Amino acid sequence: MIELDDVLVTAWSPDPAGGPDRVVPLLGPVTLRLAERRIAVVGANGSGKSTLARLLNGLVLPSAGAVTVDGLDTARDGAAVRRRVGFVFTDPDAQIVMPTPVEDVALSLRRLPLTKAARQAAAIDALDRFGLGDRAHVPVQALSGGQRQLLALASVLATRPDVLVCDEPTTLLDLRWRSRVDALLEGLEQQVVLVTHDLEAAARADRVLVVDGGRVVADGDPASALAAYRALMLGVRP
Ligand SMILES: Nc1ncnc2c1ncn2[C@@H]1O[C@H](COP(=O)(O)OP(=O)(O)OP(=O)(O)O)[C@@H](O)[C@H]1O
Repeated sequence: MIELDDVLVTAWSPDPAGGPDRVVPLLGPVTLRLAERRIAVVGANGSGKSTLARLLNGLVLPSAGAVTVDGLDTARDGAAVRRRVGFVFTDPDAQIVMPTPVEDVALSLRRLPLTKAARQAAAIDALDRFGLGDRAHVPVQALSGGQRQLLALASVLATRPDVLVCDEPTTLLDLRWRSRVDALLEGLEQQVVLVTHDLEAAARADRVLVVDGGRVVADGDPASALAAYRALMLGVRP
């Protein structure tokens, strides 16, 4: 289970008045136990959703407090945490590093004790599962945006993480690909933490966190949390 205990995140920021850099708060204090299988995180632009998501696998470290995954501290045991918690970015190009899909997935599998041939076969299997089997050897640039997002997911899931954190994974996709990626995420066995502006997707979660001004301001079942979010954004009474 992922736990956040009294977490604060701060950053250094230039002083617009030209003075020395200042410490600015980005998030917190936040205390959470994330046990549900499907958790959605919603909030305004710049509210702190990505900062919260990145805390979960140690991409961002707490300035105070602690984040643990099954008891492993993200600050002390970062590599072990990242083996348990996979992260999918909005822009798949931020995480695809190899020239072809099969090489990209095979790279993710490099830590598994497999021969080169077995790794290649496992990579092809992973691509097949995501409907990309026939694209395995084409240049990554020749894939559509939706196919690249599926490749990014395939590469992360090939490492068999226990938890998948996705930061707006469908924002760049058209309706067809968005539905496809949504369906795929919904069908996963893993726990999924989904940062999204898609309130229909959030409504299908078991639990919704609403982030505003660096705080979790609502947290509960989708109906009540999304009503609170709409009230916050649109001034509509929940
Ligand atoms: N390293 C940093 N240094 C300074 N400010 C930062 C840093 N990282 C994030 N911020 C600021 O913290 C705030 C929260 O950023 P974050 O990316 O978490 O928001 P978000 O809710 O994910 O936004 P969006 O929906 O637009 O992606 C923003 O104002 C952002 O500019």
